[in-house]
Amino acid sequence: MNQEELIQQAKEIRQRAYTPYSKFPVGAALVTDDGTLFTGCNIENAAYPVTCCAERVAIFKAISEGHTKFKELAVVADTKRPVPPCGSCRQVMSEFFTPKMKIHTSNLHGDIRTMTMEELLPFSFGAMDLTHEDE
Ligand SMILES: O=c1ccn([C@H]2C[C@H](O)[C@@H](CO)O2)c(=O)[nH]1
Ligand SMILES: [Zn+2]
Repeated sequence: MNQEELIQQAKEIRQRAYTPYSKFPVGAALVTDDGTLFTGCNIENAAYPVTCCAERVAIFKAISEGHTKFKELAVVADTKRPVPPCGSCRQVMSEFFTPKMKIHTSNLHGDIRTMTMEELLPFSFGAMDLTHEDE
């Protein structure tokens, strides 16, 4: 699946977003190392912080189905510049994505900005940091 197809998948799942509060639908499409596709949309809640972003829905769907290695992620929203994933999603991405993994951010005007995981979240906190130096 190429970048355009992945973005198209993200656009399509975006239509399923549940966004009565923000009215800001987002779609995400994630490909695993074996080529399996997982999509996600944002799902909001009357208790606003309970909301889950499109990116995390796609990642959690994949993880819960036993996939742990990923190739590419695309995110689409109706924004002026390609939509920048929020900090919480960046942290979740960094748990599962390699530093060189490609993330395509885009909008409905066809603007695309592709970056790597390490560009999107440099100096990230991870599992290694939970270990003390003398252990
Ligand atoms: O990259 C992003 C940015 C925001 N949102 C959602 C969260 C909330 O439902 C709405 C407004 O922030 O958009 C995402 O799903 N992904
Ligand atoms: Zn997010």
